[in-house]
Amino acid sequence: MLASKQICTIRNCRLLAAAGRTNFRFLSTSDDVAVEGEWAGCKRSFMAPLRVAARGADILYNPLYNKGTAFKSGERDRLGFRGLLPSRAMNIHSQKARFLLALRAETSAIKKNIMLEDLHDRNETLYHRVLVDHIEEMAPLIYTPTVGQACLEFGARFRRPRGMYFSEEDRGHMAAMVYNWPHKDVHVIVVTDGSRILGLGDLGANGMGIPIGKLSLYCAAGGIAPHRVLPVVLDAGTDNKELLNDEFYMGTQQPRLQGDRYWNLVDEFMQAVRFRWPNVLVQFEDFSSNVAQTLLDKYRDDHLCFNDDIQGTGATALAGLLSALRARGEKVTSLGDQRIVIAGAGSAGIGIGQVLKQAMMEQGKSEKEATNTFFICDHKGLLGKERCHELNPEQQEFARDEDSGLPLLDVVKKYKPTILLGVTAVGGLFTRELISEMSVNCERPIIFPLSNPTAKAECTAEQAYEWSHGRCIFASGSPFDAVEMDDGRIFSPSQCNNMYVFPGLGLGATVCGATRVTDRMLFVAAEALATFVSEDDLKRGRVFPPITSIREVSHRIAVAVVKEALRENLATRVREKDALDLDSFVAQKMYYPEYVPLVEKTFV
Ligand SMILES: NC(=O)C1=CN([C@@H]2O[C@H](COP(=O)(O)OP(=O)(O)OC[C@H]3O[C@@H](n4cnc5c(N)ncnc54)[C@H](O)[C@@H]3O)[C@@H](O)[C@H]2O)C=CC1
Ligand SMILES: CC(=O)C(=O)O
Ligand SMILES: [Mg+2]
Repeated sequence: MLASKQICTIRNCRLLAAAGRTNFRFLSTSDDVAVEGEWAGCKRSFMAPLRVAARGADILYNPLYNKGTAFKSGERDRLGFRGLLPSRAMNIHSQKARFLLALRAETSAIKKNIMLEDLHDRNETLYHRVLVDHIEEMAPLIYTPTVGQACLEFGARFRRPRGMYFSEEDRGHMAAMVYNWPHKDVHVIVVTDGSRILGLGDLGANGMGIPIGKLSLYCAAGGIAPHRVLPVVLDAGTDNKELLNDEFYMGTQQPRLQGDRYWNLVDEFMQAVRFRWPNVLVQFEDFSSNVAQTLLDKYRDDHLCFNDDIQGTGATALAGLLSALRARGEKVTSLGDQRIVIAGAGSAGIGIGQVLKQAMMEQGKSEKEATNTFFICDHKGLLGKERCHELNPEQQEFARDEDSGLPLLDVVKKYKPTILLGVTAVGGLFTRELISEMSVNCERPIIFPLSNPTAKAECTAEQAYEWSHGRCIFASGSPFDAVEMDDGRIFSPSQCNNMYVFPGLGLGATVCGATRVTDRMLFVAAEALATFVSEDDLKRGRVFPPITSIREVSHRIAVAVVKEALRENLATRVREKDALDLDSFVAQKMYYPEYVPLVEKTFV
């Protein structure tokens, strides 16, 4: 680790900046202002240009190339748009300051989201720079909770298209359609069918906001370059009556496809993207639980893909629980000795159960012992053997011998859990009585209401701390502000959201050319995330690292994933010399939003 504000070389700066570190200064400063502790403010003597197949005004209207007022004089001449911009050239710092001033003057979160999306559409470099430098402030605006509202209003405020839509009308054309996407080297696709957007239900094609938000985090938090990501909606119709009757709804206005018609749509899409981009990582997102597991099982063995709600959420919850055990002064290997109640038996609840169970078995528990730790409830109460006829195979694995259908509160009273997780999308489900009961039975109950967006959280941070008399260890799916107790104690709640895992997982899997995403990759990702939590974080009641360190977290997760891919012989793009220093290998591949000189392609 470098000492504070150490002066270092271009190479080291690039590595450190890519990993999100800021405690260094660039070696040479020339004519630009060198901002201490900040790489991108430093002008380098050499900067590789970007060759662009565009010229003149076309560059200004291409958000990947556009630098707005930051184009320098020579570049304006070289690329043929002198006179199309005001005279004075600014730099990315002044542009960012101007944008932040306007953004912070706005009070409505959804309007801020619109301002950010407008910037995204105009100038991707500046947009991602704003996210990287101010991730704590921006994540809630481009991701949960505001992205929920953005999806609800997606149709009403549609301005410019972003991403691709595939519907039944496109059957037979998809392999050709993918060539309409203007970027040839796509590394990550986030795809949804809009059937379960956060805890908001079926939003059909309006769910596009989710892949867009997730992919913004891939770029800003995971260091994937913006031209390498593709948001997708599989428009299979919608069963949302309001949308079916909404004259302005832009998706296919028919009930959701079922059976073969649905699976044929999915299959043609998967074949099409694999045809053009054989190595692309496909992240399945917000598919309703009746299809999510089948979808994953269908493709996971022969394509690089994962389901974020099942696997990403499971790994994130595992990391949070390992840290929570540390906060309690218990060994992380005591996971299998806990009694865990999961409220919600959909893809998130069962996904968490599966990942935790695997972790317990890694720690030495038998499958039976690990399974016995869980009490999973759905809206009809405890999953039990008597209900097996109505449970899917993954839920059946967690069905208990007794007390089938026992209500959640009675489960807590009877089995005295030490951990309570909420993934029901039922806001307020964790009542005062439930949380008090948790606190009677356990000195430091772990309470994670994970449903999104904020209104769907099973309880608020304030409620959890108040009702447990400040004894609970808390983390939530959407962010909550710090809570000050009557006795003056201040708790800063953590966010337990799969955003801590998917950017690093995707980065690791794509840079090493992994052929599959395995369960062990998820496990090592969770371990890497958990080890990032410092003693200081734990003292403040935090079980996840601060969101400001997300790039470093992603870097560390990616390194762990690459190591695991190598161990499992699944990495196809790591040379022997790269394997000697995986930290640098990954860091060098991480995109960092800064302006680079543009050169017209035909001249090179
Ligand atoms: N924090 C995070 O990173 C993540 C959070 N989530 C959130 O988890 C929630 C659930 O997602 P899915 O599992 O896909 O949804 P889902 O709709 O498939 O599952 C919801 C489950 O909750 C159960 N449920 C409903 N009412 C209940 C009640 N009163 N008591 C007990 N159980 C009840 C349902 O029976 C069902 O099993 C969503 O709000 C989503 O935003 C999902 C993925 C990641
Ligand atoms: C965070 C997330 O993936 C969800 O709420 O669905
Ligand atoms: Mg999701």
